[in-house]
Amino acid sequence: MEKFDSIIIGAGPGGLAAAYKLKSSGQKVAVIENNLWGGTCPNRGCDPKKVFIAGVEARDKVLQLQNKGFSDVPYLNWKEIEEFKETFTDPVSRGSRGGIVKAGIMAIDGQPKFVSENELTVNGENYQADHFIIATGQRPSYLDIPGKNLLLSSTDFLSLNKMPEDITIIGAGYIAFELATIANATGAKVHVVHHNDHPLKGFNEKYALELVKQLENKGVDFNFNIDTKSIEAKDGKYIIKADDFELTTDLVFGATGRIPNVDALDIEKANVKVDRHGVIVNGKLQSSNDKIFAIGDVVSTKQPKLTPVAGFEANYVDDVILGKTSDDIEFPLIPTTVYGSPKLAEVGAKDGAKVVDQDVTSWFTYHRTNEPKAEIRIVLNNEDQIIGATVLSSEADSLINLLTMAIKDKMTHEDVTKQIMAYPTDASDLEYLF
Ligand SMILES: Cc1cc2nc3c(=O)[nH]c(=O)nc-3n(C[C@H](O)[C@H](O)[C@H](O)COP(=O)(O)OP(=O)(O)OC[C@H]3O[C@@H](n4cnc5c(N)ncnc54)[C@H](O)[C@@H]3O)c2cc1C
Ligand SMILES: NC(=O)c1ccc[n+]([C@@H]2O[C@H](COP(=O)([O-])OP(=O)(O)OC[C@H]3O[C@@H](n4cnc5c(N)ncnc54)[C@H](O)[C@@H]3O)[C@@H](O)[C@H]2O)c1
Repeated sequence: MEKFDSIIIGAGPGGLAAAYKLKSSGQKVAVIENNLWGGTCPNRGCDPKKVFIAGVEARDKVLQLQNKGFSDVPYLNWKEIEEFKETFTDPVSRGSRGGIVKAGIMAIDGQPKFVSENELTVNGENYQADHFIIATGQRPSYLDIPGKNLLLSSTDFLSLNKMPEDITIIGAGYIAFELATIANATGAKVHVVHHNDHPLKGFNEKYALELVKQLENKGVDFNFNIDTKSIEAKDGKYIIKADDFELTTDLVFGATGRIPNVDALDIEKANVKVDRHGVIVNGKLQSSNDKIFAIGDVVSTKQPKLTPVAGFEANYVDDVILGKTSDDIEFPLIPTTVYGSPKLAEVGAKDGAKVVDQDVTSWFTYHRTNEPKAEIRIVLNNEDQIIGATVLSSEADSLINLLTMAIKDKMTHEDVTKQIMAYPTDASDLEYLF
């Protein structure tokens, strides 16, 4: 039986970051992966999604400048961009595994199962470690309805050979909006079916509804307060049924949330407690077995399940294992972005002593590209410092990072006016936003 200082289960952004740092600090480390090395983000999440979004952005710019320099507005060619996407995703697993091996970390392919509090078995071999880090992420959850086997996932979407003429997405969270935005740019008819009338729950409601309106203007069909009861296959099509609702479509995607990958690990044999959101942890990301930590999407905490959060937690847990900290984890501000058309981004406090909410569509930055809608909401505290922001625009993903830094630096209007930003950019508008 081989013994390690640390064994990491799951080779996604969280697990890999944890492994490299422990190894470079002199530990004997192993990583176990049961699928694609690199995990969700580069194989079937953020990165392939954002390659498609590059196509959406290009089309949007041309669409906005129709009769202002462009006459034709092409649709996104699915086959070509999907093949371009594969140039990013195809090398990921081999490259990620290769990097681990090169760093002197043991790479194990297989399905680990705990046999005790400090030992697991993979492919018939047993391994012990002083510490384990569970970083197994999440997988799509499917509605438990008749016909659920007909539902496809975001992973299926990102690898479709052909985009059909008509698709339906059930759910109205991050994934639903992003897939709807991409499919819409290919010319497909897109329906979104959602069980209540709160899309993108957690985001400022007015801004979320404005994004719905913008996508509706592009032809996306939103159906709110529809609780899908069943899906049937008929004559090569799919029929979605709910009370007083029926929709026939070419493919149905479920985007109703994700569930933690904890069930295959025989985790109870290691005395690790879980709930339906994942591994239950304390402020040090330790599970009920204090030698076993959990990071990233698989953790049952309120933090948004995002790649940079997984990396941050990996770095922190390594410091705990290496004895560099005994403080509880403290998260910095976490900006979140929906890569829609336009993009919707938010950070920090949702309300404060003062809120400046401006429609900036006519400002030069957005008028230049003839954006249909740009709106920015800045939240301030009693000392006039920025404490929160919501941005809806094609530039929202970069502007939100700038605003995150401004919040971190507790910037006031006066502080902003003392900066010189490249002009004309969304950053040079900053002093006029509040
Ligand atoms: C469609 C989509 C788009 C996204 N877009 C963004 C975005 O734009 N920005 C952003 O920040 N985040 C985005 N995310 C979220 C992001 O992908 C995750 O937050 C991130 O990948 C979490 O990293 P992780 O290491 O915790 O888990 P994962 O990346 O899921 O990695 C977990 C790894 O563990 C492996 N594993 C699972 N079970 C076992 C087991 N039993 N034994 C061994 N190995 C196992 C998995 O195969 C996987 O490789 C997106 C997610 C999806 C699905
Ligand atoms: N841009 C990004 O950062 C990004 C992009 C994609 C995914 N992600 C991550 O992946 C996670 C999962 O994304 P997601 O969109 O699957 O989850 P989500 O939690 O964002 O959205 C799930 C949606 O499904 C809805 N839903 C639940 N039950 C339903 C039902 N019976 N019928 C219809 N709708 C129902 C919920 O109300 C919610 O709107 C996100 O929370 C996020 O952490 C991030």
